Amino acid sequence: HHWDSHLDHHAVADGPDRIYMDYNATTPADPEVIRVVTDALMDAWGNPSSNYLPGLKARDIIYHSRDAIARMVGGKAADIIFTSGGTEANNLVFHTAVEHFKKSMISAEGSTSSKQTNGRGSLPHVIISNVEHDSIKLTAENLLKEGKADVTFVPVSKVTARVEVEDVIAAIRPTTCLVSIMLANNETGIIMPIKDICQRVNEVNKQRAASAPRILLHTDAAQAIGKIRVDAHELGVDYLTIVGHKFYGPRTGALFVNDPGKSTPVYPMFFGGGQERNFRPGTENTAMIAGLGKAAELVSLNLAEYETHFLEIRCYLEQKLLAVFGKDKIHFNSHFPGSNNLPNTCNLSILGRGLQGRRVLSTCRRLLASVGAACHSDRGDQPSHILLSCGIPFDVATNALRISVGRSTSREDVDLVVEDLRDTVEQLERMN
Ligand SMILES: Cc1ncc(COP(=O)(O)O)c(C=O)c1O
Ligand SMILES: O=C(O)CC[SeH]
Repeated sequence: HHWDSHLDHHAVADGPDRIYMDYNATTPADPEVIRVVTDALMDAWGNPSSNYLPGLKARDIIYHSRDAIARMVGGKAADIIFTSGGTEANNLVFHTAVEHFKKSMISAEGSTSSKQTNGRGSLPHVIISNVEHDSIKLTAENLLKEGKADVTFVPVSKVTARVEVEDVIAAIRPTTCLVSIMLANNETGIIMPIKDICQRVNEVNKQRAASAPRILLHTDAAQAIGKIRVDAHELGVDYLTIVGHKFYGPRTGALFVNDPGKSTPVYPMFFGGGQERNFRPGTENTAMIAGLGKAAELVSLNLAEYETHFLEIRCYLEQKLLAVFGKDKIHFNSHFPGSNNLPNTCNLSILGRGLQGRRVLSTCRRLLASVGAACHSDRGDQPSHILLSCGIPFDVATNALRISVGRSTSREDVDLVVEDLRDTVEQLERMN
């Protein structure tokens, strides 16, 4: 009932006039993805563990999908572990890091205890940024609250909106076992210096005492894949999160692990029938895995074209906004000197009283976008903590709009959306 009542209040007319520009929230499945998902549901419904044709057909699809996903992120097929999505993949990394710390302490001390803390009472220490997605932020906060880990939330620079390498290195302690920094932020589109961070942390690993745990390196690449080139080995990460519904794939995901169970530890969160080499058991979701593999193939084939299109459309959007509103009326919240952005993301504020982001969007007749992360859409007019963390002033952050363009977004769409924003602002300012 709650859901119905929710729809009553917030039902958004979703007519043909609406123009979707919230692709960082989610993307529609590519038609080719839908085709392979449907085909797999129809023809490859067998249990992949079964040794007869229906099972073998499913196993074959999973094999090829794993290979395509690995190639998309520069790894080997064995490096890919399928999960239900990005949230599970991120949680698996944190669970593994805590277990890795405990095992490291036991072997270092030769003690038999498997306590949460070693003889010296130390807890595993993890380092994340202060602009991570909730599936990282709340996972870390929960470990902290339950006394299972210490956490350092490294603040992004208010000059660059990026996590600075020196700040990550300065946060390292003898008990640090995980550094997890997102590759690109979902609201600002700012790209983080993951390659530099990994290089420096691995230098620390080389100099570490044998008694200290190796610092594991993870990046949540959810928002970067399908928009910029992502190569796990070039970045130097041990783990990399893959989220299908951000690159026109299905609502499923995977975790890249560099040589799982050998070079890089993986400790399962749950136990079952042995699937995914016991790293993530459960009868495989063959159809969704097929779709994820097809989406990965399309990224590997077309990324340069996608990226060029995104950049052209986003730049046109920014030019059009400036032309219509003027530079004194618009603040671009993703423009930071020296920082690189995702090509498809434009976070902006239309300055002025009564132009709160949510109020503007709920008045727009065409634009479908967001003020920030979709999973924060119930936060009223509270400005995004991510924008405030980047040093965006409160009143400017309150008026933020996150517009993220997609593969099918056209210049005509931009013209219509900017006209919609102009009419909306005029209407709201007449009401002031
Ligand atoms: C940066 C980031 N990380 C993780 C996720 C979580 O992925 P999922 O929704 O598949 O759990 C998302 C999107 O929802 C995201 O934008
Ligand atoms: O940024 C988004 O909208 C997806 C994560 Se909730």
